Amino acid sequence: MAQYDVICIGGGHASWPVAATLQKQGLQTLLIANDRLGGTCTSWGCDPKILLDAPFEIMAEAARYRDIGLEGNLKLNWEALQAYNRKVIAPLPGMLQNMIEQSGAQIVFGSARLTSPHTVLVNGKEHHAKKIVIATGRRAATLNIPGAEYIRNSSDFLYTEHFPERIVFIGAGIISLEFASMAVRMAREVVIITNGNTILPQYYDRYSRKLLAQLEAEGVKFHFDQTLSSVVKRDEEYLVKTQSGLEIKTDYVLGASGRIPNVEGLGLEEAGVIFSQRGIPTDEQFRTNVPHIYASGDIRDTSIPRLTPTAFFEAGCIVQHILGEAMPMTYPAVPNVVFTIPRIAQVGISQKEAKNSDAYRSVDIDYGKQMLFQTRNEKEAEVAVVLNKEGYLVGADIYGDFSGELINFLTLVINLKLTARDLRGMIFAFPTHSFGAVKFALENLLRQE
Ligand SMILES: Cc1cc2nc3c(=O)[nH]c(=O)nc-3n(C[C@H](O)[C@H](O)[C@H](O)COP(=O)(O)OP(=O)(O)OC[C@H]3O[C@@H](n4cnc5c(N)ncnc54)[C@H](O)[C@@H]3O)c2cc1C
Ligand SMILES: NC(=O)c1ccc[n+]([C@@H]2O[C@H](COP(=O)([O-])OP(=O)(O)OC[C@H]3O[C@@H](n4cnc5c(N)ncnc54)[C@H](O)[C@@H]3O)[C@@H](O)[C@H]2O)c1
Repeated sequence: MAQYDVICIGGGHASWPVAATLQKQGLQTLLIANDRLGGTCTSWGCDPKILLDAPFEIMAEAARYRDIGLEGNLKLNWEALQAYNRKVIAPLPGMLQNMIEQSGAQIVFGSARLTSPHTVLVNGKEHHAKKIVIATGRRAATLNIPGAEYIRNSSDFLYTEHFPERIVFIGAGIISLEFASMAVRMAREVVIITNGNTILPQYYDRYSRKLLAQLEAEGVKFHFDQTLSSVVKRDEEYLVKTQSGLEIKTDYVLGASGRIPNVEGLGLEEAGVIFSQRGIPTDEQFRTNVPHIYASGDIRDTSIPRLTPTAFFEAGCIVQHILGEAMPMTYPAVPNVVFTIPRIAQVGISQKEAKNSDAYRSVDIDYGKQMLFQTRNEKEAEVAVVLNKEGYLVGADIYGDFSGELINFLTLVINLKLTARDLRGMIFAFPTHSFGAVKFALENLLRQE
């Protein structure tokens, strides 16, 4: 039986950095992946999503200059965009494979199963390891209703050859809303059906409401508090039915009703690893209840956002722990962005928490209207900041196109505990969002000395 110091199960960003880094440090590592290297992010998530989103964002931006300089309408050729998507994304797993192999780590493609606390079976061969990292990620939840086989998931959508004329999204969460922001600029009819009574409840309610109003104004139809009962195929179209009697004809049904952990068939019972349908719980060192078995990334049962940067962070912590180095006991502030058009971003203490506690002060900064020349005419752009009693920034929310970049800057201000004096001592490029929207305002709000 082959012997390893560490076996990492899963080819995503919560896993491969552990195998590659530890191998470079002189340990013998094996990476087992049953799909493309880079996992969900590289082939089925962030990367193709943001590639496809870019021209839609440009279209939305261009529309803001209609009647004030720009003439004519931009038209998107989805087939050409898809060809570009495949061309750019397809080589990425191979590039990653070369990089991992250069570290000296072994890679085996196949589905891994633990047969004991120290052994992993793949392709009929057993391998022994002193330590094991489980990073098998999540997959789209499926609905148990008649016609569920007609419901496509996010991976299908990201590579769909021809954009449907009519599309129904099941769920009003991050995935549905990001894709609906594209769909409303392509399809004739975009409908969102959800069992909830709102969109994005985990974000600042003011911004969720603004986004809802924006999408409705663009033509997206929302149906709240609906329980799906069936999807029926009739010739070339589908009939989506709910328990309350709603019936919608469509060309494409996309299910995005949450993501569930890949815990089945992994042999967790044989290895004695505790898990549930929420995932695998760990301690602060990312160890499961079996101390030499770690869990990393989306597979974890945690309240920390399940994102690519948190997957990388956790992989880095596991490396440090295995090498016996000091590792952070807590997460830094975790920024996250919903890539709708416009974006919504959040980091640190939420507005809900801030508004319900005397420990915080929150301030809305309506910078879009004041800085039209800097925000490319985006009147709706806003920032809301949360300050603690000492005057340090501890949270922020952003609504607007540039949220992704601005939230990173605000995360830096939070993590480094910057004061007004720190910001005044720095020169920022101008005219920019970070200067006009944030530096300027924060200099008056942050702790002064
Ligand atoms: C549509 C979409 C868009 C997203 N957009 C963003 C975004 O903009 N920003 C962001 O930060 N995050 C985004 N995410 C989330 C991000 O992709 C995940 O948080 C990240 O990929 C988690 O990494 P991971 O390694 O834990 O899991 P994964 O990337 O899912 O990797 C796990 C891998 O393990 C494999 N596996 C499962 N079981 C086994 C087994 N038994 N043996 C071997 N291999 C196995 C799986 O096939 C998979 O390849 C998005 C996700 C989706 C679905
Ligand atoms: N920008 C990003 O960072 C990003 C982007 C996409 C995906 N992701 C990852 O994917 C996850 C989001 O996935 P998601 O959008 O599928 O889940 P979600 O939890 O964000 O939303 C699920 C939605 O489906 C609804 N729903 C649940 N069951 C339903 C049912 N039976 N019928 C109708 N509606 C139902 C919920 O009310 C909710 O509106 C994130 O947590 C993250 O891990 C991140």
